[in-house]
Amino acid sequence: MAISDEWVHWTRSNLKDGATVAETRVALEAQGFAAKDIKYALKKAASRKSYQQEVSARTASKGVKRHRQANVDYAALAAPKLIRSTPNGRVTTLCDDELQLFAIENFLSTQQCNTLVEAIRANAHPSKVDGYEQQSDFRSSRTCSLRVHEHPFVADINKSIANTLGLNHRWGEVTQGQWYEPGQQYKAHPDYFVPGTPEYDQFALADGQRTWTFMIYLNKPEQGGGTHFSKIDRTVMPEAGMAICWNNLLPSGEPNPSTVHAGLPVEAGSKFIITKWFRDRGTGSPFIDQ
Ligand SMILES: O=C(O)CCC(=O)C(=O)O
Ligand SMILES: [Fe+2]
Repeated sequence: MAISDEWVHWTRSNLKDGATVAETRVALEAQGFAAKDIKYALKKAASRKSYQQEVSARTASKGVKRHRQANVDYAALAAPKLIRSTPNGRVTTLCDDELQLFAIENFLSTQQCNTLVEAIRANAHPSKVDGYEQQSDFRSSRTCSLRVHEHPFVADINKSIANTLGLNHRWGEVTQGQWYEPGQQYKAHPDYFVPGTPEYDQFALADGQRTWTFMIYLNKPEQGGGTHFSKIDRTVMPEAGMAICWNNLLPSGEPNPSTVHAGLPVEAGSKFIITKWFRDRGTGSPFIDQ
């Protein structure tokens, strides 16, 4: 069975806490579960008999292992591998005071970029923003999840991302693809979940706060489409294959408001990106040593 009892339990708690089936499905999708496993978890979570079975199993086995982990070492998270040991010249520091923001040119090859663009073209649907039910002009791009079992070539890319940051890929969300056409944008927002909001309760409390964002531009739009960090008034212009990454948290583990950013409107041509977000909870160690 590809979805554990822990996750069925999580699904039930989430529904009990007031999340809708659709929201719960999105959260499970973000964990990389296949549609059939999500359907199974939702069905099992709604069944009274399975609930009673689960309660007695839990009472019988003390100290059931939870999928949640204690907090990570946020200071270590603020010193990722790319600062410590990525070959000189590859990484450009765009900012290291108000926020930690880096760029890496030619992170992906032209061929990798083209393959990803094709996958996004074939799979993308209108974006949803956490907490916004309706499609709005706040985030008007199209998105898709690039799951490894559907797109095996993404495994190598995920590995390069995780190795560059020195983070365990299991602590990362499923890689997302985004496609903007002229006029489309993603208005100013933080990537972290804002404490006190329903999204924080739904996503961060269940599966952890977002830590690092790793975003890769797959092409260069003819005009517009930069990523604007308003608090430091810096706009990064897309270059095919270039990655940018930033730490959404401070070394204390608190969200860093200086990370607020926007995907500026594309003025001509298309813009394609992929993004991977890491969390502060996961299985195994958050860090990899290599
Ligand atoms: O499109 C961009 O440049 C930014 C995208 C973004 O901020 C996001 O997906 O969270
Ligand atoms: Fe963002």
